[in-house]
Amino acid sequence: MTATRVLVLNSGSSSVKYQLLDMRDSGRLAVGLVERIGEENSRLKHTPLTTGGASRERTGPIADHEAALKAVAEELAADGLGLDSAELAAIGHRVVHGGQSFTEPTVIDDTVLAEIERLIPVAPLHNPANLTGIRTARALRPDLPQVAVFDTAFHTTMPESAARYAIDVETADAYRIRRYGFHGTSHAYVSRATAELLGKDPSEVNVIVLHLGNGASASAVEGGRCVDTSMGLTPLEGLVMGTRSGDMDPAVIFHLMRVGGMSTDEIDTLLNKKSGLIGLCGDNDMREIRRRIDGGDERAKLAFDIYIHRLKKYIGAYYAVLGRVDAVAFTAGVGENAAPVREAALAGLAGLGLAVDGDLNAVRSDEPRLISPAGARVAVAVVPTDEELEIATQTYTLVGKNI
Ligand SMILES: Nc1ncnc2c1ncn2[C@@H]1O[C@H](COP(=O)(O)OP(=O)(O)O)[C@@H](O)[C@H]1O
Ligand SMILES: CC(=O)OP(=O)(O)O
Ligand SMILES: [Mg+2]
Repeated sequence: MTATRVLVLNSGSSSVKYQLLDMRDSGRLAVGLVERIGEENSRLKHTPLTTGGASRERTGPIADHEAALKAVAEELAADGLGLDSAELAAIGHRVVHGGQSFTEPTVIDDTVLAEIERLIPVAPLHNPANLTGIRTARALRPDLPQVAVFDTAFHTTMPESAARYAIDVETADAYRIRRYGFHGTSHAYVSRATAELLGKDPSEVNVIVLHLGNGASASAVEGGRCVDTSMGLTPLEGLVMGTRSGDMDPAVIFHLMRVGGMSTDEIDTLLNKKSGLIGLCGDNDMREIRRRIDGGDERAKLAFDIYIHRLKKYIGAYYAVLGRVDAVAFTAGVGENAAPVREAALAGLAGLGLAVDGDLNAVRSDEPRLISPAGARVAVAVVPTDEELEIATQTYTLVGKNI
């Protein structure tokens, strides 16, 4: 029997998303999510798709990513889809920071693990979770190829003019300080899917991709290659996010140290976990923020306006970077679901050929779709991302090559 299945693990700072796929037709056999890992009210939601079975939920504390993964393995086994299956060809892992070492999907060995570990200081919220996922999966199936697919890989085509910070070159090189960019698997998938939606080859189109999830980033994709993206050395730079500040004057940090007496760790926590939408208004979920705005809440309105202002600046910047834009694509939790965000981000940009049709924008769907008015100069699209499918495809292709 040929092994044709791939398990994909997308380990976030406090969650694990997973999918088991059969790569003969890229069909999903099971999907699931563990959230609020490390809290009292953790939740695992598992949906087997082979049996048409209903979703199952577990609630109660799940202490860490290792416990989460073991629970996932149990759920899969209960459907006869366990990790011991001979049909499993590989496990694909999302790894957020690959530095400059990894530009392609990579079969994981001890050297690769050590490099992912070395990069923890530049992805403190993500790489530790990714590592635990890999180590736990390896312990469960030591014989199976495990593949890392890096968020940074798609951005390695950025020219030096976009990738370098304007700081002393020797210092930057000594500490490998440069702009790496993240969410690359999503930017790659969505830019390609947008070209497909337009009936064109990716090499023919320039796309601005707006990945707006809890973490958020924009990218400028020219003929299928990334030429700029909003995240930098770490996933802190760029857009306003759920809990991260995005861009600000770096001197804010010196000021907080000198005048506020704050420590490096306190400032790190402030900017990564207590800023962005949650810092501005106390909520990081766009649904709740919209509810509050509808109820007349001024703080929520200001948080929304700051979020949109930053987003609009990046759209303008990447329009200039690309020179010609064929499409703007919205994706991830906020981009796929929040019509008011899409409308506000493009409001007033008719002069750039950018507009949103109110009726089309209001449609809810899991399919890629256009929301620009007929005949618009630039297509505006909503394109659901599928990082898991992209990781599975890259994993299976790589493992197939190595057999
Ligand atoms: N119906 C919706 N309307 C507005 N925002 C939504 C909706 N559904 C999800 N979101 C937003 O999407 C975010 C999560 O996006 P997601 O891409 O899943 O993020 P991540 O992968 O970073 O966990 C939530 O925090 C919430 O703000
Ligand atoms: C890199 C990053 O910000 O990822 P996420 O959106 O999953 O937090
Ligand atoms: Mg995400």
